[in-house]
Amino acid sequence: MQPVLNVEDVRRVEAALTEVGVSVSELMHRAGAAAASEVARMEGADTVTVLAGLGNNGGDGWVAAENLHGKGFDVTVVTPVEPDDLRGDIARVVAKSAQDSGVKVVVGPPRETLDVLLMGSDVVVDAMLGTGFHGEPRAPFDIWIDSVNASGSHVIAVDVPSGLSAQTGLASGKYVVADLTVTMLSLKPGLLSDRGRDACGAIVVAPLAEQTERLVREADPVAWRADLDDYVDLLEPPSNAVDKFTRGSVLVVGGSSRFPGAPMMAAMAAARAGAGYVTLAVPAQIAPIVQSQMLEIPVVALPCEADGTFSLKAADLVAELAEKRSATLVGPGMRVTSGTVGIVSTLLAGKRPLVVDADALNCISRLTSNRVDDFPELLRRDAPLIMTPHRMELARLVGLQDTPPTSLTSAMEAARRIVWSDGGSEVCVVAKGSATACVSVDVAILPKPGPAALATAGSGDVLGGVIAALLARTGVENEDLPLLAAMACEMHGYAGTIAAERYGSRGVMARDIIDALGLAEDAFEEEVAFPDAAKSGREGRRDEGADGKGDE
Ligand SMILES: NC(=O)C1=CN([C@@H]2O[C@H](COP(=O)(O)OP(=O)(O)OC[C@H]3O[C@@H](n4cnc5c(N)ncnc54)[C@H](O)[C@@H]3O)[C@@H](O)[C@H]2O)[C@@H](O)CC1
Ligand SMILES: Nc1ncnc2c1ncn2[C@@H]1O[C@H](COP(=O)(O)OP(=O)(O)O)[C@@H](O)[C@H]1O
Ligand SMILES: [K+]
Repeated sequence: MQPVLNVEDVRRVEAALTEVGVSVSELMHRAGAAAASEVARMEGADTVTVLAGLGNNGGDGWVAAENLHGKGFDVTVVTPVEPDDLRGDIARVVAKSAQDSGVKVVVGPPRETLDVLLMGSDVVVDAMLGTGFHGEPRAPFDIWIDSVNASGSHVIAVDVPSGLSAQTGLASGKYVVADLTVTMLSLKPGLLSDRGRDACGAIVVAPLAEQTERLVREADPVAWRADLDDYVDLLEPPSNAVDKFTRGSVLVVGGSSRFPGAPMMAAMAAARAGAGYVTLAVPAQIAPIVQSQMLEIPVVALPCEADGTFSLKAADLVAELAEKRSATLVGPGMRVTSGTVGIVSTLLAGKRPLVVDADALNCISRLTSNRVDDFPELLRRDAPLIMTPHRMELARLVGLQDTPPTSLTSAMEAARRIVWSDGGSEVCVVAKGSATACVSVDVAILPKPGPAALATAGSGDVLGGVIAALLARTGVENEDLPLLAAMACEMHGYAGTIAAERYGSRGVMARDIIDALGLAEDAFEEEVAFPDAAKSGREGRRDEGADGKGDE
């Protein structure tokens, strides 16, 4: 797993490095060299333009320029001011050194000149704005960013694409869309989430010093990005000595006359994700139509109200069914009523592994008046509890309805309030979004996100079914819940990619993700088991980002 550090913690690592004798100047030289070596690796590259900003990110760019010039590249640096006029001492020194070495320097060019220069470059190095950037890019960088994005040249961003917040992954103005980002010391959350997924392209981490790995660990990473080999221990050895019950039984509880489809999708997803026996419990009013759609999955009709939602009388029956299953998923399509609130609290009090999704999360919000973190006893149990809120559901759980999380880091903070209030390792919150974090009391794991095709109604119901199936099949220890949830997210994402190949990136419906789950799991397992073969053969498929460029 790769550590992900908040930007302020990266600065602490930088300070710690200076304490062990690696100066900021030395770091800048190594950062520039790291960016230059990525340029030099590009086949056929000859003409390079470096766009240098006014701070240390610009300094990295000047170092890269001098380094590439020394290697024989035709290098031009574009800068808003003469090297002599740079205010930062270290940046000024490296800029003057590059200029003295013979690098061409263009100061404050008009837009047309810049456009021509960038279009004629094989590689553009974006060293305008780094982690010191705030707000919206001001002139001239706003115009330079447009020019970079219009150039059609290969773009390598230094540390972070300019205009993107390395912390939040948000961009309040224009931002560079790079093919590759060489980021210093460690991954930062904004590179992996929201706009960061569009902006970064592939990401290379440049550690810059041998002490970095230790110092980054000591800086308490805010999250860990999962690699394929992290999942090895979760894969079950194939065996024919199984029956449908040993392959894990899942109960799905949900549905209402308004939303009969959601629990059906969750149940089918659980079956496609390898659970041997899936049962679906729905309000009696919709049971006949649900059963007519489900060939393989038995449907249990439970007491319901006239409006087609569960009645409170269903709670004990649900608890009895759940006792006999390896795992239960509650929530899809069930609405929030006194009956459904009763069912959810009864299941929470039970002793079996539980996945809580959709309206069951909203039931918890209702039950706790949007302060689940004030009621840790509600979540405290021995068996696993995985909650799968999207950002709005998460906001309702912790009283942020008016200001829901807008970034991966704020979603992780909200999720941590839940898991830390309980304090036990049996609770895992899967904070869903275009980037998802699987958060427990000990760790936050970031699975590789799937394609934007997953952003379709019902996709979350599918993920709920996959998580329940994996929970039922594997019986993992509580400590491994975030990794298990992350694996489910990766399989869901992989299925989304297969579905997008079949139906087009905008044509995918949740049912298509379900149908692709089985093949996605086989392919995923093969990649985990044989990562090298996967790299050469299938890289294109898994690494496809939202814009068709690799996202790591
Ligand atoms: N953290 C580290 O250990 C290292 C950091 N280095 C580099 O240093 C960078 C951070 O350097 P700095 O702190 O000097 O910051 P930056 O170089 O990212 O940005 C600071 C400059 O940008 C300007 N600026 C900020 N917001 C702006 C806006 N909205 N519009 C226009 N201009 C704006 C500031 O006025 C200042 O001149 C990193 O991104 C990285 O590239 C490397 O040199 C070496 C190692
Ligand atoms: N842009 C995106 N890129 C990748 N995955 C996404 C994106 N948008 C949503 N997802 C994923 O799709 C699923 C949507 O879940 P959810 O919001 O609960 O949908 P629904 O309630 O319609 O079922 C989550 O797993 C989420 O992580
Ligand atoms: K940059």
